[in-house]
Amino acid sequence: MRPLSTLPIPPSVQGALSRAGFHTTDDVGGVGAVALSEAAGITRRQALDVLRAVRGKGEGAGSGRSAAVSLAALVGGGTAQESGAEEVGRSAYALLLEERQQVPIITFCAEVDEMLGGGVPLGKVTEFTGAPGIGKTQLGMQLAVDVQIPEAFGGAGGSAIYIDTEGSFVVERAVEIASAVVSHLDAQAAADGVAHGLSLESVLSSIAYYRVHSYVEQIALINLLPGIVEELGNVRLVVIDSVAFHFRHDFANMGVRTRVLNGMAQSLTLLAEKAGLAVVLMNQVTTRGISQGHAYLAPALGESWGHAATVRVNLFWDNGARLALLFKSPSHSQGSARFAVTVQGIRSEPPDEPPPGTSPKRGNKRLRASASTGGEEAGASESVAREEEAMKVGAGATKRHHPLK
Ligand SMILES: Nc1ncnc2c1ncn2[C@@H]1O[C@H](COP(=O)(O)OP(=O)(O)OP(=O)(O)O)[C@@H](O)[C@H]1O
Repeated sequence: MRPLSTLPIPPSVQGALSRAGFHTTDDVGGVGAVALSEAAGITRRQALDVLRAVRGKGEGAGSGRSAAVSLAALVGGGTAQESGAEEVGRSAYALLLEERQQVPIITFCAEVDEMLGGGVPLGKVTEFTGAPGIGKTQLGMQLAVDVQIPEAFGGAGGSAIYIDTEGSFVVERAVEIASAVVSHLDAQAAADGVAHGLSLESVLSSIAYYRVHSYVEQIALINLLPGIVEELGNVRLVVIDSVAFHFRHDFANMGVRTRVLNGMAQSLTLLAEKAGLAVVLMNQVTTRGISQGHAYLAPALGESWGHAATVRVNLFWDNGARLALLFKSPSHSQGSARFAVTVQGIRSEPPDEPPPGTSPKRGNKRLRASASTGGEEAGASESVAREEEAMKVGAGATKRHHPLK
């Protein structure tokens, strides 16, 4: 038996548990996530995290309960644990409830968030591809900060793991981005009369940074991630910037490379699902050819890698502005959104000043559903053409109140 206060449980959740009469690991033993969530007035996700922390650290050897407890068992309470079942089926309704409780990670660009259905989704692998300098690292750092925005302020209230394969993470830049978010929350907290509890130091402390120098190190780290995530507690985001770097330069045998990449993709998908966190992969683009004056670009790592991420977004330049194009999503239609990289970090692109009597040219656009059923690389190769189509379609700007504004 251990006091809950000795486990890696956020203070706000500790408070809620204490008020509901849960003080030790024994108090929550045998309680399912649903019951705990209702009894303590915390979210289902927070209840799952508490149970994971309790089962990972608090159970003595004599308890007779296996240290490995499946997500399904945690959701269901004691029965599945007693039977030792690792996987049980869940209803679509249970999945729906779980998804609704997963707050996406905002990018701080309202238009990109809207395109993604609120932000970068938890529980899934999302890939951003783009040319050097388009802003992939900026976006990765922004997400690593934004994931920490407390739930009361519309955030995911978690921490981040940042895996840097290229050495492009610059801590001074992270300080700029984090300072801007903390200042934003300060202003909002002052207006709402609610404390947010973040500081520059706490934000930087909640980004676990790993620098990997080879694909061997990268694979080893990814294999260790489930344990690291459990150890750190409350991780809601893993960024790999970039996923391709060592695999493009260090591999001679392409067959072996494909098998290794498939294994890595499976591990990351499983981690995202089981730990309920967002995996964000930054990927480079390669030129696939030139036709009719257009350079056709495709994400690096080949066709089979196209299945690795559930959501894929292409970032590219469009008439001097940055554009994000959603071209693979299981739940949202294709779309595009402009974004900017400012001193403060990722932000909305300021609207054009239209000449008097004309309508603005720039805005968030929804694309027509494409009839193309080609492979992912083909889809990526067509993204430039689809973007041109989007410019023609010009469905007009869609407006949404950003959660942080
Ligand atoms: N402090 C800042 N203020 C404004 N813009 C900035 C600032 N820092 C970086 N940028 C912008 O971000 C760009 C670099 O973006 P980033 O490093 O994210 O590119 P990337 O897509 O990761 O490229 P690569 O593939 O080479 O790593 C710069 O060219 C600049 O336009």
